[in-house]
Amino acid sequence: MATGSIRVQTENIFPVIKKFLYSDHEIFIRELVSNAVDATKKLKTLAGVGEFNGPVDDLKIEVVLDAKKKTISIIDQGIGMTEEEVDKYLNQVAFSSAEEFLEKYKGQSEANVIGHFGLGFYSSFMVGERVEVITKSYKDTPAVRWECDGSPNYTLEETNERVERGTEIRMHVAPDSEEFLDKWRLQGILEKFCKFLPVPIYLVDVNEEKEELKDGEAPLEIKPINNTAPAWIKKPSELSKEDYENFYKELYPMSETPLFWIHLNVDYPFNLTGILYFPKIKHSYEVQKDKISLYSNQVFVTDEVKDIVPEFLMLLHGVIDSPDIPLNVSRSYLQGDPNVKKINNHITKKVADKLDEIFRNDRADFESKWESLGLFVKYGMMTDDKFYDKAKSFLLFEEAGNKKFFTLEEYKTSVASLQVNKDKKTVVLYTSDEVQQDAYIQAAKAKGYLVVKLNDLIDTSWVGQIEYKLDNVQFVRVDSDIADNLIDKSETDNTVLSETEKTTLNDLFKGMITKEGYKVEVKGLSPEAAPIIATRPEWSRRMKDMASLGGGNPMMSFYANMPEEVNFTVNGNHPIHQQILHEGNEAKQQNIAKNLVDLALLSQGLLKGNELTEFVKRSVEVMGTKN
Ligand SMILES: Nc1ncnc2c1ncn2[C@@H]1O[C@H](COP(=O)(O)OP(=O)(O)OP(=O)(O)O)[C@@H](O)[C@H]1O
Repeated sequence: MATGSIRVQTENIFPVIKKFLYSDHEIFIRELVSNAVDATKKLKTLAGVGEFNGPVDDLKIEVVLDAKKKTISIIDQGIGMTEEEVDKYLNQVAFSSAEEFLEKYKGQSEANVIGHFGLGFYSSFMVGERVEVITKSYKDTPAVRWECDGSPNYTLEETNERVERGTEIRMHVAPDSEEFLDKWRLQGILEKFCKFLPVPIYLVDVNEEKEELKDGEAPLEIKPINNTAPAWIKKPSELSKEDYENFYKELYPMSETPLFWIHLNVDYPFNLTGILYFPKIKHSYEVQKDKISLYSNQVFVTDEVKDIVPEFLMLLHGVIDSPDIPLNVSRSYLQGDPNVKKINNHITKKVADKLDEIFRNDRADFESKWESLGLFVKYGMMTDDKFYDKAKSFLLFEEAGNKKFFTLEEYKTSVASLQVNKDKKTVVLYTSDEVQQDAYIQAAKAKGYLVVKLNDLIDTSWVGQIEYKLDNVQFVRVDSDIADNLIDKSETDNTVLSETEKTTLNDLFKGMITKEGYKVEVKGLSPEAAPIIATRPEWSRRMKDMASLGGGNPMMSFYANMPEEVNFTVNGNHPIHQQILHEGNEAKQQNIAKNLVDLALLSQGLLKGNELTEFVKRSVEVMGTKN
């Protein structure tokens, strides 16, 4: 038997490993099972080139739990190691890389490191107070047993404990790691990290009681915990629509069928595969981020893909697999990594191209998905200039009250004669709430205007940003002014009222519209238009909307505290004003006028509480008063 001492330069490595990675001990499974997979793959490669002649088709990995003996073993049927190899790889190579790793991260905060590295074989000491390696090489040499109890001393000897080729890593679990002796906990970790590894992995609980089989009953088939051939590693041509949808279900069992997907497959200048799914979303507040998982050669690495995937695509779901993303480095390094930047750009381009392709090849399908897609597209346009450039051509506007869609160019063409203002800008009229703003939509439609829906939470900020980026387009909400003024402030005022009548009406309404921010103006509109129209000027309303989205910006809280601005346009041409002017009963005159003001507020959704109660009471009175 050989005994020896692992070369220790600075300090005893094992307590450091334990302490350093305190919160993330579970990754020992990832490290050890990955090693077992590598050893299995190596054997297959050797078989491929004729250096190994045995069968390699049914190789498996077992994770064996013995809670009574307090051991967890990872057993593979891979290439195994000879005595010299154990000495070389475990005593020297593995140790020095673990040591190098610790040197590198000494003094850094744990958060920077955890989950982004590979500590390799020595991560077994995160849970094991004693670790045994029993291994037999494919080279037909005797099996050997290496053992180390966490001190720098180890033993290495021949053994007859193993007759078959392969390696067992047996951890004698330390008292503070006994949580891993729980079968469900262990299964959970295996499913998290190893769910898509390419070699079948079985979890075996040696203490589990076998159910007695009744006569003729077949034993339950034991299934591996992993899917060895996940969809993303296959060629798109081999996969059907069902295959993609089933894989999505495998990833997110509770989710609805996705809208569509993008299969990524890049081998130059970096390696990247994956499938990104567009989920069905109705409202932006339903969106869940952090649904993309990052893998490296089918090993799960993290759900935090913030630096790898562009911000707006964090709304997508799916899997990205790249051995080229440096996993062994800290977060801040990742942000500056040129490969990461390239991957980020590539994903953006792929997504934009795919959207463009569906838009061009199947516009009806694209339109039917716009409700969910619109959110990605708009978010992308706001946050990513490259995406913005491409998205301009497939951005859609849906007409209010009509399932008809327009691209920006199409909108411009169809409103060319009517909705261009004096600065030659196309005025995009929009509604944020079709029901609430119905009267205004109807008024705009009556003038031949095309009103589109911009009713998502994101639209409030999107409108402002896009208007700034796009030349020659101005967005105006349909209730921001009377229909006559929506496109241009035309100052024509053909009212049937005499100057005195105008002044009388003006004074009457000013007397009752006294709130700060409220303004009154008597004008001549069409006799069919409402007697008084309340509008909320675009700019101040937008500021208030933005402020209500929060953000803590002092300028925004300034706007939030500003009084609500409402303009009341009294339509001098409406016949009811003649009735008001000639009403001899002053109380009745006041009541009718007040009701008209309240009706205007009501159509803006601004009549609430006590004022609304008063309005209802007064209306009954007005109706009941005998002439
Ligand atoms: N199950 C195994 N079967 C055969 N050889 C193994 C096994 N586990 C580890 N080894 C050998 O020990 C070496 C060191 O392992 P270790 O996990 O520390 O590093 P690595 O796998 O090379 O790199 P990393 O884990 O950081 O990706 C491996 O390169 C391999 O040669």
